[in-house]
Amino acid sequence: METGNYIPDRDDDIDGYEKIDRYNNDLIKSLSGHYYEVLKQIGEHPEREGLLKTPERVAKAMLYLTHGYDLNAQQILKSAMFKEEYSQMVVVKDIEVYSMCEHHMLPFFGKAHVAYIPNGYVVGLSKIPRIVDVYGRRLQVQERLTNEIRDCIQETLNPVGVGVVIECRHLCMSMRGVQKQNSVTTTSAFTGEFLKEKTRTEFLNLISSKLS
Ligand SMILES: Nc1nc2c(ncn2[C@@H]2O[C@H](COP(=O)(O)OP(=O)(O)OP(=O)(O)O)[C@@H](O)[C@H]2O)c(=O)[nH]1
Ligand SMILES: [Zn+2]
Repeated sequence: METGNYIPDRDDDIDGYEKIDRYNNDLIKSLSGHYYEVLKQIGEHPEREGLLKTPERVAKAMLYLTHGYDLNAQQILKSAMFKEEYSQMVVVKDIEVYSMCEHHMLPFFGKAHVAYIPNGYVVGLSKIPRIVDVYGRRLQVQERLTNEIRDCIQETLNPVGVGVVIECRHLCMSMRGVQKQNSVTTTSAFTGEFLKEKTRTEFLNLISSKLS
């Protein structure tokens, strides 16, 4: 369902964009109704003053947190590809990741490090964090998020290779369930030159990351 091209910067931005399917008033109203029921069923009183606008706020927030479904990552990359004879590794590191696990719909968050070796074309640097968001702002597992970013860059830009490393903390593992507050999950995905140890080591050295 990758249709739209509007990228809201904040969930407030939803106001005034009724023309975009995802943020239409009917959908916000319908979702709000469901969240009203959720509030009741968890033992709250949705009519108390502090909660009066909560169902609508949550509905808008949830639409924002999943707006990646409306975006087309390949289109975003294609919109800023430039012919350039640069053939060394390009690394964009420490890109903030915010996503939600598809099992509990709880956040996972951390950093992504993305690299590629151009093959005649480079891509506008900002587009790399943008595609991290396109796939991150959906219900995800960290492994699929990692692979989707890799595949999108490989298929669109056709570089000599792509490397993606993501490190995240999962709230479903810290505030509930196994309750491990300090565990960090690292995933990686590579293509082409990055499958060779020398290139992968160069990439891993360049990011030498520390999520504190
Ligand atoms: N592989 C993977 N697993 C994830 C991710 N996010 C959450 N999970 C896991 O998904 C699993 C779901 O397991 P279930 O046993 O069905 O769910 P649960 O009973 O709530 O599991 P606990 O979290 O262990 O209480 C858990 O082990 C989560 O830690 C992710 O991005 N990747
Ligand atoms: Zn989870």
